[in-house]
Amino acid sequence: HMTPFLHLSNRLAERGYSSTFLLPIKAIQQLQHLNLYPHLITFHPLTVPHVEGLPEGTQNASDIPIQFTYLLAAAMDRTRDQVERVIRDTKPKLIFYDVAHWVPEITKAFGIKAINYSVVSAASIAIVLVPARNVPKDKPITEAELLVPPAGYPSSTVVLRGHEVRSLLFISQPFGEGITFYERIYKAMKESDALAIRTCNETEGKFCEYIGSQYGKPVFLTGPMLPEPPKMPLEDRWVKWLSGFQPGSVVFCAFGSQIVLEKNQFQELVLGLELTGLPFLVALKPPMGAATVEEALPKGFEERVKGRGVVWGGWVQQLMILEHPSVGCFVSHCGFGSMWESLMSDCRAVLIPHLGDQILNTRFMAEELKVAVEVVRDEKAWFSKENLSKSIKSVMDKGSVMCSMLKENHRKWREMLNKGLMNSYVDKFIENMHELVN
Ligand SMILES: O=c1ccn([C@@H]2O[C@H](COP(=O)(O)OP(=O)(O)O[C@H]3OC[C@@H](O)[C@H](O)[C@H]3O)[C@@H](O)[C@H]2O)c(=O)[nH]1
Repeated sequence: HMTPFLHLSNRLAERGYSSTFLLPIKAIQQLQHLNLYPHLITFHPLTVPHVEGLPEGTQNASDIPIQFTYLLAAAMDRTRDQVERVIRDTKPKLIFYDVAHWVPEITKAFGIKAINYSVVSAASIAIVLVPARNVPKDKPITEAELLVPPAGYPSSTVVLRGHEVRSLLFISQPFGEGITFYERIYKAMKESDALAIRTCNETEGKFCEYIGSQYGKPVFLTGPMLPEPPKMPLEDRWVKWLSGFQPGSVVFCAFGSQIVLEKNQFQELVLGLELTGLPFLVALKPPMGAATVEEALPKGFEERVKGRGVVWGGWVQQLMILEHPSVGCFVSHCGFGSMWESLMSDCRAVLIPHLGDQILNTRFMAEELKVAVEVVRDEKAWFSKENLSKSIKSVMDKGSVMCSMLKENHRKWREMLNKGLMNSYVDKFIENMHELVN
């Protein structure tokens, strides 16, 4: 989530605005290279207090399994004094925040405006985190309740079905000390002076309107806040490896910064890629219980795919890989960042979402924009190698109706969401900020 905030700072700095970024030290080290205007964007380190149960030394969500994030939220809340001190010393005109629901309490005292900036899709906020959802304080939300979208929700296709709602049950569980996830976000949005969302009217206009009317707040859109094209070249090892294949023939698979698969699902995934017969590059964290990806691979797999398939357990330069001429298909979890990167790339998209917002992003791509294929899962949320392979083949078979349809729709959207449109979002956003401050 920090990366799009930094992209926004870069866009504002491009137009002469300065900002101070409050982050744990480790995140500063990780993000430093994305700061394109160091004379205007200052990183200010925050010390992450220790919270019982949180692994020693944790600073970022990517340091820990997702089930520990509620403890990291508690640690973040305990940085409130540090944050208040910086606000008092720097007296900014505006503050952007997301889940730190207490920020408006500080800014109100100083007469500063606070903008709640959501970096996930508008649809995923609209379906669960609006007042009409009406999550009771005293009892956990049920699957049956989650299956019904809140009154007035503006889509019948961008919804969760059957077992998928389980991935949202966490909203009525504690997320920090004495506060549930729903209460946290509700308060963060309700107490803000304005809501900002990292999206476009062209794609999610109806969801943004709905959110604005639900909270009775102005909604400013920043556009997707895509990163500037990276200055560093793609690592040599991938340039060499990818150039050994025909244009558009390689399948690339990555699941973002948080997803760790169960070992058997990890094996099914790589077997599905093997089954396609196509060259493939997988960049995933080692699955649960494994220290490396190599030790978790199915028996004989490495020998069988030698020369055409690589499974890599580390970080790769996703954007640049998607741009490589040999890459033709992106198998993704459809995190909001990856969703946009896939939309702006030339690759066919095959989606295997894991978390609630990723499922909604997937529905949006597959059923509203019709630019992607979703891999079928069964009632137990298991996806088979056969289904994965079938989905990949359906988008990679140049003669198929599916492939032509997706390609054509994808081309239309990519052309519409051009650089000029993105810049106009930033200009309009700055106008909105001025109106709010004055
Ligand atoms: O190996 C990799 C993996 C990922 N990446 C980059 O890391 C970013 C991942 O961001 P995503 O939003 O797609 O996915 P994450 O899973 O990390 O995000 C998280 O926040 C956004 C939510 O929509 C997701 O549900 C949540 O998991 C992308 O910009 C991608 O290009 C790499 O550069 N290399």
